[in-house]
Amino acid sequence: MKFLGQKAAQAVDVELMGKHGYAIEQLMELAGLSVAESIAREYPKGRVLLCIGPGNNGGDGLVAARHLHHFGYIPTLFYPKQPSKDLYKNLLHQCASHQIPVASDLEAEVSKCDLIVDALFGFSFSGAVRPPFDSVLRTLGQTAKPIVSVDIPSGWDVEQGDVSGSGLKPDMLVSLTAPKKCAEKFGGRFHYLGGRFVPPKMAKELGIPEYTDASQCMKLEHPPIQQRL
Ligand SMILES: NC(=O)C1=CN([C@@H]2O[C@H](COP(=O)(O)OP(=O)(O)OC[C@H]3O[C@@H](n4cnc5c(N)ncnc54)[C@H](O)[C@@H]3O)[C@@H](O)[C@H]2O)[C@H](O)CC1
Ligand SMILES: [K+]
Repeated sequence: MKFLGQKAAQAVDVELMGKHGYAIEQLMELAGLSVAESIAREYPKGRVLLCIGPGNNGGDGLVAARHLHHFGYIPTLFYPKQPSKDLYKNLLHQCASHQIPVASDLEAEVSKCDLIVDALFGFSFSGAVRPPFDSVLRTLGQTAKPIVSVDIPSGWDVEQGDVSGSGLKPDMLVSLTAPKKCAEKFGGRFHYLGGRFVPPKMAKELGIPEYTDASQCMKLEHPPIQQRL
């Protein structure tokens, strides 16, 4: 399987929505569903705090929150910068319809939850983390609660990993479509692949393994990092 660089990951997205005719809402729905399903495979039902960022990675998190609710978890959102685009407003509205609350005190929520979902930044992240997300990442970097990162551990360089020393050490990574290069540095317990929407020719080119069941996600072979370096 290829581990994608930042440009390659963005090109895959463009190809799915151009040549292959997908709408972003479809991709996001399947991406978020695969995140929720990956979580349901590994963690018992409980309180899940979803930290939502300003782009499509955040959109995946909003979708995952709704599916987690349907799977019997108790989701809460932390969403410090809410964009005005209809795509995100609609997803947030759907969460509200499912009585999923939006919290304002991050530290209080971190102490109450059983699991944290990091849906802050994905493959378009670059540069130093800007406020208010710098303090959000500091809090997430210090907690002992397990963290599930959506596509990229937030604050990590998409290709190099945690070069800025964000300190985020996710317990689970759900790579969407295909892992990005930073996933080589992932040292947590569970690595899943989600986003089951890639047409066969493209899947073959990307070296994506075949799904063997009707699930939206697959667990990837993940030897401990000491054995890989
Ligand atoms: N094909 C797929 O696999 C799909 C993946 N999806 C998800 O989409 C993200 C990528 O989404 P995108 O909107 O391009 O960007 P991000 O969410 O990564 O972030 C953009 C957002 O973040 C801000 N930002 C960037 N750098 C910084 C910084 N240093 N400090 C603060 N803020 C920053 C930027 O301004 C934007 O607002 C991918 O990873 C998947 O999770 C799709 O959902 C479906 C298809
Ligand atoms: K993320």
